[in-house]
Amino acid sequence: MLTVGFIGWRGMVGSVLMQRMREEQDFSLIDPVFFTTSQPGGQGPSVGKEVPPLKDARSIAELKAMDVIVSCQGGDYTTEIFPQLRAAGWHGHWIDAASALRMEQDAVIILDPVNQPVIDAALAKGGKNWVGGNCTVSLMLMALHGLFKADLVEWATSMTYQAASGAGAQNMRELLKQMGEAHRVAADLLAQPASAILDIDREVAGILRDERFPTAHFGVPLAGSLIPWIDKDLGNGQSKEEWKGGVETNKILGRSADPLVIDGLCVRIGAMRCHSQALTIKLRQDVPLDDITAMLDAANPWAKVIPNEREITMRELTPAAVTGTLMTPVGRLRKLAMGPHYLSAFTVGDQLLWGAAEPLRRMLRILVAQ
Ligand SMILES: NC(=O)C1=CN([C@@H]2O[C@H](COP(=O)(O)OP(=O)(O)OC[C@H]3O[C@@H](n4cnc5c(N)ncnc54)[C@H](OP(=O)(O)O)[C@@H]3O)[C@@H](O)[C@H]2O)C=CC1
Ligand SMILES: N[C@@H](CC(=O)OP(=O)(O)O)C(=O)O
Repeated sequence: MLTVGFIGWRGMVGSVLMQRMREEQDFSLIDPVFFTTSQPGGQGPSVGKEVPPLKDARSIAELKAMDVIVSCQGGDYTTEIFPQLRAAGWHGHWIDAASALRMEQDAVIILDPVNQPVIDAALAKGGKNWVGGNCTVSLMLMALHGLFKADLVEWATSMTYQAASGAGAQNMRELLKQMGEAHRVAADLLAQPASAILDIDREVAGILRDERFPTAHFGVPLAGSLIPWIDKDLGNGQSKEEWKGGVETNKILGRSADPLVIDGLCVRIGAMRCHSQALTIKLRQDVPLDDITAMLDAANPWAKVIPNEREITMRELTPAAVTGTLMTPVGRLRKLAMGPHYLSAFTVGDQLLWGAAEPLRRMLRILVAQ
């Protein structure tokens, strides 16, 4: 059995990973060892078998004893520890949720339903570094897999509606606090059916702009508003999140030498943990909509086409419907007025599942099966 070390297992992504591994009984296939940066000697999570006390996540000697390390601890940890571990002669598999190593030449971005051949080729060459993709990119590829598989995408723009969870657990809490504040200032007026809506609106706008509004984590209001910038400013008008859309998609698909143009705008909205994206896709050929639907539906078990009709779209193609599930539905499919090569699509996916934890869990399974 492989000895597998877990770092970051009690964080947000790590907790979802633990939950999925328990659901799929993955712990019965490995010898798990849990690490911590803060509580060595403490108790690990409940995984259905005895586990040793928590080990120090900065002990290179302890980490070196692992066949596989799965880190959900974050980029700073990876940047500090990974090079030391390799320099100390560790040859195990490193599976990581953080972006730090993603674009390194010897790292594969893992999304096996989409890029199993890329993973297999790297394994055959002795690859050891496996990194989960950016959540927005992984969710887009899961939903539109059928079009990429058929090499029908000439270019695509993705306009995103990204959830608070992508910014971290504290940001999810802050979104709820902001919602609470917005409600609090309007509560008395709301309770009176005869109150004027513009009075309610004035109260809400006032608190959104008030310096006491809780914005320590987002910096600005998200509830009752949105934030049209995610991650760093690259200085060329593009955000780092937008840059990832192009480079990571091509790396995942194994076509960095012949890249597709994927670009767009990334926007944070007040959803909890589902990212949504509206896409405009330029097709290489005028393919009938029925054929496109069939391709998307058949590409993988999680991509499901929602008919482009009002009722079902409102019911099933939303963060509220998808949250906590592994489904990556895609809908709003239609040929745009620009011509028969131009397709619209809208997708929704849970950014903590296929967007973060699930590709890591499945990579571990791939290694177990070797
Ligand atoms: N958030 C997201 O949507 C995504 C995140 N990622 C990447 O995953 C990595 C981890 O992100 P995320 O899970 O959000 O990080 P968290 O901040 O939730 O957790 C990171 C670590 O913080 C420590 N910690 C301190 N206090 C607490 C507490 N009260 N509860 C839980 N943990 C605590 C834990 O380490 P310890 O036990 O050692 O003290 C934990 O492992 C990042 O690199 C991120 O880029 C990737 C994809 C999506
Ligand atoms: N940046 C993403 C979340 C994330 O963690 O992305 P990455 O794994 O590429 O750093 C978001 O804010 O929604």
